[in-house]
Amino acid sequence: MRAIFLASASSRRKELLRQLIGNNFKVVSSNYHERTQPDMKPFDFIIHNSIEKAKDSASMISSGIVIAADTVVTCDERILGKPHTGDKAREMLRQISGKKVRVITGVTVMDLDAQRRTSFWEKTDVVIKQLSNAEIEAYVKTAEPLDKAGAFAIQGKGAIIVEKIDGDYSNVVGLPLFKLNKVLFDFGIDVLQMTDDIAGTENL
Ligand SMILES: Cc1cn([C@H]2C[C@H](O)[C@@H](COP(=O)(O)OP(=O)(O)OP(=O)(O)O)O2)c(=O)[nH]c1=O
Repeated sequence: MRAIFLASASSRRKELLRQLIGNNFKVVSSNYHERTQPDMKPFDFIIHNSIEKAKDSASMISSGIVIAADTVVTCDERILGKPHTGDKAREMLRQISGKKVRVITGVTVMDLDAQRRTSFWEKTDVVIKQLSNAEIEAYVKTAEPLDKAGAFAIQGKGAIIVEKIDGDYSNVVGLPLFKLNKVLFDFGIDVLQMTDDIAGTENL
């Protein structure tokens, strides 16, 4: 079986990839730090970051397939990354309140043996409810928004501020599984044929 590596420190991405291929991969976190470049178009930006993350992790291994991703939120033509601080999170939440925002994830899959690389992106529109100051304060206090692009986590308490979405849910959490599966298949990985040690399969 081909060795598969996830170039990510994100536990969310790990869980999402696990959903597709069980425990048949290793994490080789990239040390690449994405820089927000306001002049760059969002799609160029996330693709660029996913390529750099993939390359960085690939430099630590010699063989196999590397998967890397980068997620941002766009609102009013602006790129929103991770807020990191409470003040920034408040500012972002005020900005996205009552609006339709777009979550975009760029993904790069790299085959080190065939020396082949593919990048793609996925977008999901998310409608955020109108937020009161009290709600923003209480949500920032949970610390959940700090390391999430756009200052919310749909898979966490942030679910209560998401009115509806249009698109792939897994893309919002950080790894678009529908499109990723197609690319993996193209790279010779059939997720439905992969066996893993997830409990319960022994009775099938
Ligand atoms: C909008 C949204 C983003 N996010 C997360 C996905 C990403 O992990 C994060 C955006 O940061 P990224 O820079 O894409 O990823 P990361 O730093 O967490 O991990 P790595 O670079 O090592 O792969 O925001 C959620 O978890 N839920 C959401 O609803």
